[in-house]
Amino acid sequence: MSRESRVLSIQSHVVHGYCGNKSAVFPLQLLGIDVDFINSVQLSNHTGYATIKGQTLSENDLKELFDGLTANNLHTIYTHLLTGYVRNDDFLREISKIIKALRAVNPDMIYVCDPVMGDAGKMYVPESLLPIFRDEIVPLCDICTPNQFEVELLTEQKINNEEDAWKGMQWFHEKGVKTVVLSSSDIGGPDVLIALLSTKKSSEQYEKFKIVIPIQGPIFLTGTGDLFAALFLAHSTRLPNDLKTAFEQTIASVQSVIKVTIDSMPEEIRSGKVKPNAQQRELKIIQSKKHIEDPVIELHALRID
Ligand SMILES: Nc1ncnc2c1ncn2[C@@H]1O[C@H](COP(=O)(O)OP(=O)(O)O)[C@@H](O)[C@H]1O
Ligand SMILES: Cc1ncc(COP(=O)(O)O)c(C=O)c1O
Repeated sequence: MSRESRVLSIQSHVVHGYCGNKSAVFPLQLLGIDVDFINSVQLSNHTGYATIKGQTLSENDLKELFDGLTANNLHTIYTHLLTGYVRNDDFLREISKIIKALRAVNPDMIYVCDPVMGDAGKMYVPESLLPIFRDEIVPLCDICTPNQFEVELLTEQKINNEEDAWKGMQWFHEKGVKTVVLSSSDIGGPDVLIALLSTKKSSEQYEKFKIVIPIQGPIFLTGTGDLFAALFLAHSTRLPNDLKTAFEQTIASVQSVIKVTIDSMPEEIRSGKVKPNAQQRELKIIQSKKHIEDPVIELHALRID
């Protein structure tokens, strides 16, 4: 890493709870990476709660903020752009203008995109975002960290097995994405999640890795994907030529945060007797501070030839 990393993160903000910038900024800072962040929305809480109140930043608001940065020549300081949850079409199109403006002053700027659109078969952003991600955003990514559902949405292909998953990831490479990380998939059976990484080394050469992740608790958590994307940005920046280790460290930290979160829940939830409410499912990011730096869980990546 030649120059000091500094990330511009454009994601959601929630007053209560952890997802979007609340899941990303503190972990990046903990790992020594400075983050300037823009909140695409400011919501009371994430969309898994019964009630959500708050505001959505318009594309004009986003442009005004970025114009402020450029007026002070601050747009030249960013080594990375990280984007996540957005809620409107023109805001997403404004992000593509920002990517180009950042690259105009720093051609080596790395764009990490978590194409946040939904999970478990359900979209939680407007469907109109999908073609913009597919045609205008993904082709600009250096690193993309979709979950299984987001790969299926973008490629319009279901993933039923590992072969389908690698095929879906190849779609990203054909769009020009160097590194794709499938943060999780259900292709390994009921007790595990499978995470896959594919990175293009040259026109014909790829490196592919797979991590089998035991599912922790009978619990669906929110904010894990944003945490995953931020941690992968940090570890892949520190280890640009060893993405196997960066992948392992990312998963280990996420799993450690999940372990701390589940361990903090009452026994009746941990045992599956009682379903946790949205607040009980919030990630314990602050309480996991030391495990983000020094994970308690270790999982090894298998190289796939
Ligand atoms: N219950 C769980 N047990 C183990 N790992 C989990 C669990 N929930 C999420 N994760 C991990 O969190 C990471 C991100 O989750 P994922 O669902 O893929 O992202 P998103 O939140 O974007 O849908 C994945 O690597 C996945 O392994
Ligand atoms: C406001 C907000 N931001 C971000 C996310 C993405 O969360 P995850 O990291 O689980 O994909 C969600 C998901 O519900 C959300 O409601």
